[in-house]
Amino acid sequence: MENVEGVDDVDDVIRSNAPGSFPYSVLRERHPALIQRVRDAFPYDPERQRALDALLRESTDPAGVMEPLPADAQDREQWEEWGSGEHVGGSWFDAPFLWAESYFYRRLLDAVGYFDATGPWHGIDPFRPFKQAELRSPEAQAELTALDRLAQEPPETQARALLHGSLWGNRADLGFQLTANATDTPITPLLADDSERLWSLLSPGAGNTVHVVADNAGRELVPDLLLIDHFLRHAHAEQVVLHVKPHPYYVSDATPTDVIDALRHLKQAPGEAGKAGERLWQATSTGQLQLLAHPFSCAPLPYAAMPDDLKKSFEKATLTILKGDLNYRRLVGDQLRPPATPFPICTSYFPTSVAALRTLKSDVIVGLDKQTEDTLNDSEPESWRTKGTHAVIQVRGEPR
Ligand SMILES: O=P(O)(O)OC[C@H]1O[C@](O)(CO)[C@@H](O)[C@@H]1O
Repeated sequence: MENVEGVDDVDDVIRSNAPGSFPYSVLRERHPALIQRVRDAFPYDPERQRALDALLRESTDPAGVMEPLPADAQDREQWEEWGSGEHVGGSWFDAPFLWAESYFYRRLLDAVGYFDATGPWHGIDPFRPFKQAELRSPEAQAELTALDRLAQEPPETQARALLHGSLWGNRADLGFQLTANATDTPITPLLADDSERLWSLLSPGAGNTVHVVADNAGRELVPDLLLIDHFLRHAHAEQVVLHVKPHPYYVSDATPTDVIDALRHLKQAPGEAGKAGERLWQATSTGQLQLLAHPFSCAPLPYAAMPDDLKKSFEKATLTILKGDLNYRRLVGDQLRPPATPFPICTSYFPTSVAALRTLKSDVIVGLDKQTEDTLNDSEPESWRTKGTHAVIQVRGEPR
């Protein structure tokens, strides 16, 4: 794995091999719970059931080894480039956590026949029922209704509320909810807040292009789209490129289908939500809002290893906004660094100004001041990094 220049000379990459650690619990507890939920949601045939049993055994046994993708898998070569030669055949728990977790999702799609072009389950998103339920939940409806009140407020208040809506929408992550009731936990003051810098990079009327690297569908994607609508409406951006996953991933990650579902859902809503939906639909059809589903979005690697074509695409952006925990891990590197390591140093390789909107749901964190870190270590020593009650808005970049 490529290191971020000047920051990490030691191998501090996070792995899952320490019982009791967060990544260990993801492999041992969250993944089996997820397999069970997927099984309960679809009447998979015996072959699929057997494949799920085999994946469950293989990936939860600390002595189990990662089996390869099928010889005819269309992306086998791609995974070889991403490091399968190094990790497949080895322990799930000793591999880098990011690699093992990403490979788990790829293998899960295989087990349910998602890529089997001649099978009945081809292209059926195993997570779709959960994403759909999220989109139609009473909480999601209430968030849409709140837009009618928000529309009465001055644009600055709207901007702040929509930015925070997009940030905290990240708690609506179905993988996270497998072991924590994310929606019941209180929201706390931000641990780092560069939001003024973020707005300073998006001066109205400056012809900005904003890339938004989406995270979850449903209750996170809707507020992301509302923030994008605000950018376009108030000329903070002339164009927005929304990066989504080319196939289902990390349970609830947004795919193009999920974006269309969310747009349709918004468009059909009454009041301000419906108006935003119409504008976004129109923006998509004129190309002002573009979707990009690059294969690297599902890579088990940090963004420091992004391919040239993706880098070129980002280079056109005034600002890239990355949503959520997984994107954060990939942006700053899935490594245990001192939390006071400056965010701009960890992201210096990124080709544009960059912002992370992230609730903390895994061990990685940078860019905190020492006092904040000490306070958290004293007050919530076990959980502040992973329980999703803390969040950051971190930005690197100077206005042009
Ligand atoms: O949806 P998000 O915010 O990217 O969160 C995904 C996070 O959930 C986990 O998969 C654990 O369930 C983390 O390992 C991962 O970083």
